[in-house]
Amino acid sequence: MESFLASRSVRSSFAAAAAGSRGCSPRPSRVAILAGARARPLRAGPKVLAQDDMLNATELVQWENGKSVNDIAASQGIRIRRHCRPTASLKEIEEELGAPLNILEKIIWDKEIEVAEGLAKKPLKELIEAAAKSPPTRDFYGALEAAYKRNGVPALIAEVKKASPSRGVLRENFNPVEIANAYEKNGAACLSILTDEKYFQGSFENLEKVRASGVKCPLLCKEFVIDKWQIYNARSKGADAILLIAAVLTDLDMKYFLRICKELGMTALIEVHDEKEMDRVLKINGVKLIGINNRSLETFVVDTSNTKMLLEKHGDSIREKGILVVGESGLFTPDDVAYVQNAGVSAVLVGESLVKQEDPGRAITGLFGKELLH
Ligand SMILES: O=C(O)c1ccccc1NCC(=O)[C@H](O)[C@H](O)COP(=O)(O)O
Repeated sequence: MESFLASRSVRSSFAAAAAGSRGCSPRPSRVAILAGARARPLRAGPKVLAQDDMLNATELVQWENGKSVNDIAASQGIRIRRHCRPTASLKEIEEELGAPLNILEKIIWDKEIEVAEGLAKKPLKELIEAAAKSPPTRDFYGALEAAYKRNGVPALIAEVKKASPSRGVLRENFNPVEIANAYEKNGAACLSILTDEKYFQGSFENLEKVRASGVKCPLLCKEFVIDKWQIYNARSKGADAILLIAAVLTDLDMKYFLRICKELGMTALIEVHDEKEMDRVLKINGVKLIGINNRSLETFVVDTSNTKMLLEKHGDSIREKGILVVGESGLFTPDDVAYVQNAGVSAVLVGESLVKQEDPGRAITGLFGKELLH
């Protein structure tokens, strides 16, 4: 039985998407996929999926009513716009939408072109097959939960990060495999590998190399996901988890991508920055891991009290749902870690303060004020 996600209708929608500029008007292909999915039981691998947990009638109606991608996103409070014109020049895109409003929008506009190019080189079908042949995923969520219990401090997701748009190059002498091994030896529960090349000087090659190096920690593919092609790509290169950013993705896309992650055995780390995003994400079934980013991806302002504020408001409902929270960005000292732990996080995602040290592995002890056990 052909999996739903590998079905011909899904593949042809991608061929259509890759074929050319369609603006951001409603995408009949996606409507067709969803409408088709309603009409018959969905199959993902051996399981028959319930129709209603895949789809939301209101959202289907929105597509059918002729709203554009950007209209739908804006109606959910998403400020990042999509150009949906992967073959157009930047000049043509800017004639239509004006200049990107902030760095995140710029990253996403570039990502749309990058994904279309990737898709043209490696069709979805190939990646689905490659992902199916990859070694099984490691339990990202389980590793965080176990490390938190073991150490009594937030589990560490240590980030392999060479550069960033806000800080420029963080480490000149950058060997991703050495850094990953040092992190693991010094008690990191999981690793985050930046794969964006243009803005972070990361790569999928780094992800593959770290996976192949014998590192046992589960790996997060730190990408700007806008398309399911990227999730299959990440899995085929050894990722166990992937980042989904609520500031970029509509509710329907988050649900759809979560579904794909589930089918692939991957964990989705859903990132929020503000209250509106937290509200949206808490309404989505199946969310197990939420990252609260202390850095605004639009302005770069870092403020750890963001984690505290969001958890004061939403902590009860998060605990009721058994969701694990990751405090992300701007953590430099044991006091910073204690502050977000007291706010209610069970894990932290840390890049700069580790990777900038001469010995990024030993920097872990400095960050937590004690050694972490494996
Ligand atoms: O780090 C940035 O400058 C950045 C800019 C735009 C979008 C995303 C960005 N960073 C991604 C992250 O969330 C961080 O890499 C991660 O949380 C670790 O942060 P830090 O410990 O402050 O390096």
